[in-house]
Amino acid sequence: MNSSAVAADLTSLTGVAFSKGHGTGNDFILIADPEGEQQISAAAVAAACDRHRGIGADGLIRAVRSQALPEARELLERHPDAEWFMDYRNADGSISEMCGNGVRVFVQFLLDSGLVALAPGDVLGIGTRAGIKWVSRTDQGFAVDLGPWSFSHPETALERGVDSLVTADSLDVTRPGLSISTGNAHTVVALAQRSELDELALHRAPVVEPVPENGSNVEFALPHDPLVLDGIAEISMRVFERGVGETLSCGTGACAAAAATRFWAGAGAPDLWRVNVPGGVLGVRFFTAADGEEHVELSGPAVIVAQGVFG
Ligand SMILES: N[C@@H](CCC[C@H](N)C(=O)O)C(=O)O
Repeated sequence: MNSSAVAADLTSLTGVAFSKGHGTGNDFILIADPEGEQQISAAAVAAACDRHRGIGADGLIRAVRSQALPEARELLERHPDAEWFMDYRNADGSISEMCGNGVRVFVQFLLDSGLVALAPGDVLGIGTRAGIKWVSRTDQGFAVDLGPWSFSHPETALERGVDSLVTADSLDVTRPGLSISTGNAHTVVALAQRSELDELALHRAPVVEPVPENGSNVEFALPHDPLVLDGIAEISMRVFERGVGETLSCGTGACAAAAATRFWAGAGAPDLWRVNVPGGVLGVRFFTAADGEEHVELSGPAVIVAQGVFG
């Protein structure tokens, strides 16, 4: 995008108040729009997220009351508790269903703005395009029940353990990948050595074949050796996010990487996982929820660093 186009698209946000926050280095611009009055174009999102000519961020999140958003009506009928909806956009302006780091930062933003209250031990339901997400406080920040995770191609995954091929610039051979949904699309590749993770070149999107219909976030996961220590399994991960590029962290991606590695590890792999990302550490927990399904929970910090007004 050239600088005059960025300036023009930013003008559409003039006077709009924002906060800037991050979760393990995955950073977001947050805007409160309770009555759903803001029309924020994809170009305006991209201009705001531009790291040289805008505020700079991996994504933009608009906080809208679910009842003010036609696309949230069905969710609100099923979950009248979901007062607030997280309208998430990637840095290129594209829409995503979910953002695991984003939902924690979103809740911190709602709390700081006095729009919600969340006492220790309570849960807050947040509407997203991937359904309601239940958020609670932890010592380190927040835990989010992302709901059930699933294989994108269950038959192939169960039969072959993988379902796709992934090529990144720095990998000398194409590697098998496993496609997993944690509300949004992920393809996880297992690496064998620390040097492969460190030397990954993620300046360009890895190629996934067959090409996922709506694109995919791609996670490269290195299981630690030993994988399990004191009942907690540990992996390190880097990610190329759909609609963004390489980011310092991806919450839904951390859950997908843990789910894939746990599946590959076989019976007896633990439910508790520690996922190291370039921007910090995330916790992942698998548990059987009241609906009888296996859910995945993401935990980690959420920090608001600045407030301002687009000028
Ligand atoms: N960083 C997020 C995921 C954001 C959306 C993703 N790029 C997509 O297009 O699905 C996370 O923390 O989960």
